[in-house]
Amino acid sequence: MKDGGRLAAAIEVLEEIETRHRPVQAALKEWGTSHRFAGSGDRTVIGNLVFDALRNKASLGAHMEDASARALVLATYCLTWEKGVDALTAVLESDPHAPEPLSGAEVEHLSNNIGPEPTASDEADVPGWLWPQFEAVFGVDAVSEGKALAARAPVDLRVNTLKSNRDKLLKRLAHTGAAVTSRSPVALRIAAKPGLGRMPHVQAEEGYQKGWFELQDEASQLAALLSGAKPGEQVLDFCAGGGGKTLALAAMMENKGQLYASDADRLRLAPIHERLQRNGVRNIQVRDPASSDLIDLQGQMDLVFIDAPCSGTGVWRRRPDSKWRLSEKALADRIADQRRVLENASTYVKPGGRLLYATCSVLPAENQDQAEWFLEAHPEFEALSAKDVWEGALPGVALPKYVSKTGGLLLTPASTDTDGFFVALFTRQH
Ligand SMILES: C[S@@+](CC[C@H](N)C(=O)[O-])C[C@H]1O[C@@H](n2cnc3c(N)ncnc32)[C@H](O)[C@@H]1O
Repeated sequence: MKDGGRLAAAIEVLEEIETRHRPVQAALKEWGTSHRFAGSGDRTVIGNLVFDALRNKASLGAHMEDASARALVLATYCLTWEKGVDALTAVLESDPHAPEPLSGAEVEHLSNNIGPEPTASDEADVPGWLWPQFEAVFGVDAVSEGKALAARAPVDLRVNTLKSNRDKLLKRLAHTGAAVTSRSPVALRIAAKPGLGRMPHVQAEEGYQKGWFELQDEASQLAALLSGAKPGEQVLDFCAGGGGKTLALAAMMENKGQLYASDADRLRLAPIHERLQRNGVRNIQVRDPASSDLIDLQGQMDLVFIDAPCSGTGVWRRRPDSKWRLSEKALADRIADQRRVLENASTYVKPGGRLLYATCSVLPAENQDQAEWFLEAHPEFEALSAKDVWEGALPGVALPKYVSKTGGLLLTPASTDTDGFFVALFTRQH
């Protein structure tokens, strides 16, 4: 396929996503299945166009004064990918499979800034109804934080120290361009590629199959490291899901002590078994909610880790469609879930033990507001100093910029070059 056909395909897929509310990956896969002539290079470019158009939907829509799939895809190619109007015109006019040539108005909009001044939320590519929360948490940096959440994300790997080490993996993955990062001592990063660039398929690597590394954003790795999980401890991963944090906690515990993984949703928990095996984790009990409970663990845990259900605003780089789908009702539901989880999970912490609350959100309503609510409702818990926790877990690494009153830490793409992630730690007094 030439770029003209790829642009037409991206417009078709984006229309499908917008009008039929299809998840991006499903819509792309479906298009690939029904267009078998398209090669993997074509599918990569079409996927990149669709994802970038969604990431920058508000700013491109405002620039074009048109938020149609066609306007967004053409603006992505011409402006975000910096191909320019002449190249786009040539592509549209030379390929019979390309979309219609540019109209005069489109040429005008793509060549100049002729629309009205965009609102700050449009410029930042943040839904307008969430803008007050962005301003509350980021202040004058709200636009740059929003823009960073609209950029492409790197692929981060966590070295599984139960089976390998960073130096060894760095050599084995040299052909992927993987490099060390500045915060997590067990992270490797493959930088995001611009425009048509294609990321390596690291799950096809021998090292992945052998459990030497996992895919995990650096922020998520840091959340596990900040928990201070140690060999010999009793640790409960209360919202274990597919086990991303569980595996990181297990590596920190060096297979010593006891790790329990549970989740309210047994289907989400199901993939954990294969991952635990591949990673060589032996000190684990997976508690399937259908066949067991956690009663015997009440008041017994040195550490309870809550990777709470949340809006996912911190991972918009990876799931840009979720940015525009999030509703006020869904956010309110997640906030209620988080309180239920905090109430329940905290009962398993022993006196002197730790409770870690984390979300992949940047919204204060899900982060510091929840930490404050919890502390108010549970005077038996007290917040640990974020500075002390950070310096204890990551000596010599600069303290992040956003540290809340209640000891919470917020990581963001603009400030720490990671996904957005919030972590707060509490300790039980009695
Ligand atoms: C952010 S995801 C967890 C991701 C996982 N820890 C990982 O690293 O791969 C949040 C999880 O919380 C679970 N959850 C939601 N409500 C819950 C509840 N009331 N009790 C326990 N788990 C719950 C969801 O099923 C979901 O798997």
